[in-house]
Amino acid sequence: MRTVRKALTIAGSDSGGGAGIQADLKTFQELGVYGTSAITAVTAQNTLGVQDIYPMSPKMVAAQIDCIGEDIGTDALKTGMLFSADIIITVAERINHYGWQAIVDPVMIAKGGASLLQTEAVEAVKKYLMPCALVVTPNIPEAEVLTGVRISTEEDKKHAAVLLHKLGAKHVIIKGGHDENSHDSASDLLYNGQDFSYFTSARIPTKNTHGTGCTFSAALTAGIANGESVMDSAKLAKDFIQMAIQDDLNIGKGHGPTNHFAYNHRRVEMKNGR
Ligand SMILES: Nc1ncnc2c1ncn2[C@@H]1O[C@H](COP(=O)(O)OP(=O)(O)OP(=O)(O)O)[C@@H](O)[C@H]1O
Ligand SMILES: Cc1ncc(CO)c(N)n1
Repeated sequence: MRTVRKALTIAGSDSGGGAGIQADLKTFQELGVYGTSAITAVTAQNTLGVQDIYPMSPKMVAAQIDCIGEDIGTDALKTGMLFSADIIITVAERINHYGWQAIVDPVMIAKGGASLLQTEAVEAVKKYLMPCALVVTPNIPEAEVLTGVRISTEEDKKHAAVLLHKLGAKHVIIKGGHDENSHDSASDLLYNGQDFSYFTSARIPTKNTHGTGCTFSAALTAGIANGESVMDSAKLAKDFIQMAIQDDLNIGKGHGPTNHFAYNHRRVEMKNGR
């Protein structure tokens, strides 16, 4: 009999399969982790954008989480699209009940501009969710909303990371996909409450970046589930997303998804000396 590490995603469903629950479960699978899920909202979505959103009741979200907590258990968990303050409060309460720590991806706006978090729910993210975070992984606009800091320099980014740490997150990763100053590289900043580290890669010119943030935080969660440190998991996540963006798929007419197979395909190729 085999034992396997487990990871739970508490997030929205993306019918197009590139972001949300679908991206998370694909990433967990590729990294050898057994994936479970609690769906917070169903989105009718494709590469052209979010067409409609149907949120679950907080009771239904709690029931799904309890199904995992009371039976299967989990070695790590991530949160993605949570949509409303009521859902956030419920999720934080269940996470605390089970004594878990979360990878919090504070999803706010989809690539096409649709809001995946109600404006009045931002305060709930800060108050209830940040203290549950082993790692919080905002992109630059999300870090700005959560801290009130306008990020245009590296110093601003570091200042925002310190403020996010003060809100209760043990580690902060500010992702650099939206960095307007950086044309050649994509650089993510990690702050652990003491030191800053950077994870940097070449910036890939492509429109197919739908779900990069979800995929990154899911790979990070898989690393943590496998018992790796936050530092090693961040490195894994950066490698995973780099390969997934680089080896892109030709899916849909708009912002296509990343390639969740790419990391393992590359590993097989390297093993075969190619
Ligand atoms: N064009 C790119 N080339 C290389 N890496 C990229 C590129 N765009 C984003 N990344 C990397 O992808 C990861 C996710 O970053 P990003 O800032 O895009 O997240 P996000 O905005 O939350 O994504 P989402 O579109 O899912 O909301 C980070 O590791 C970032 O460095
Ligand atoms: C369901 C869902 N979660 C997150 C994102 C952000 O990429 C998205 N577009 N859709």
